[in-house]
Amino acid sequence: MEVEPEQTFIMIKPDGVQRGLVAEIIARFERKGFTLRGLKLQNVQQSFAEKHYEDLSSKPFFRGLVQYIVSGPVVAMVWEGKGVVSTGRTIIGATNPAQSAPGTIRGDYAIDIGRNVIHGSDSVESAKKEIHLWFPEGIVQWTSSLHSWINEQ
Ligand SMILES: Nc1ncnc2c1ncn2[C@@H]1O[C@H](COP(=O)(O)OP(=O)(O)OP(=O)(O)O)[C@@H](O)[C@H]1O
Repeated sequence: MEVEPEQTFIMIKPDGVQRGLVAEIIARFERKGFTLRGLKLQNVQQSFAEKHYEDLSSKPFFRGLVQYIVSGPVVAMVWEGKGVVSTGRTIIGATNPAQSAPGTIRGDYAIDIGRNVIHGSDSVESAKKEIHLWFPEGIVQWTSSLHSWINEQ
């Protein structure tokens, strides 16, 4: 039986877009060898931001987080590849940029937890939920011709 390829939902938050980090962030995922399956720039409605972050609704920073996410356009993406959820989180770095290692996106480009540039799904299950929420129209079906140069099988 063929195993479904793993996918993750990555969002460049409004500060990442405003600061011109879109190309840099995409490049890091591309060069690692992951495959881009969905990409769009969009403004987010308050109710949609609340839905995306519903698990955090009881947190004291929830209001501020929602305001931050609706404050400008975000880039929503789906990336695919072996272990992409966990490796994606490693590429992104720890939630608080003060603790993110240099070489990670947050370690290199952020200082404040409330302006940490990027979101990545924290499990395969939440990735499925987030991809369904952000890409109800579906994602792009294609196979990269580099696949066998990056993956042993
Ligand atoms: N103490 C805090 N103060 C302000 N904002 C916070 C705080 N903790 C978390 N956040 C914001 O909420 C987001 C979601 O928090 P969560 O704990 O799910 O971290 P995460 O999974 O690393 O982040 P993300 O879901 O954005 O990838 C964080 O990325 C950050 O933008």
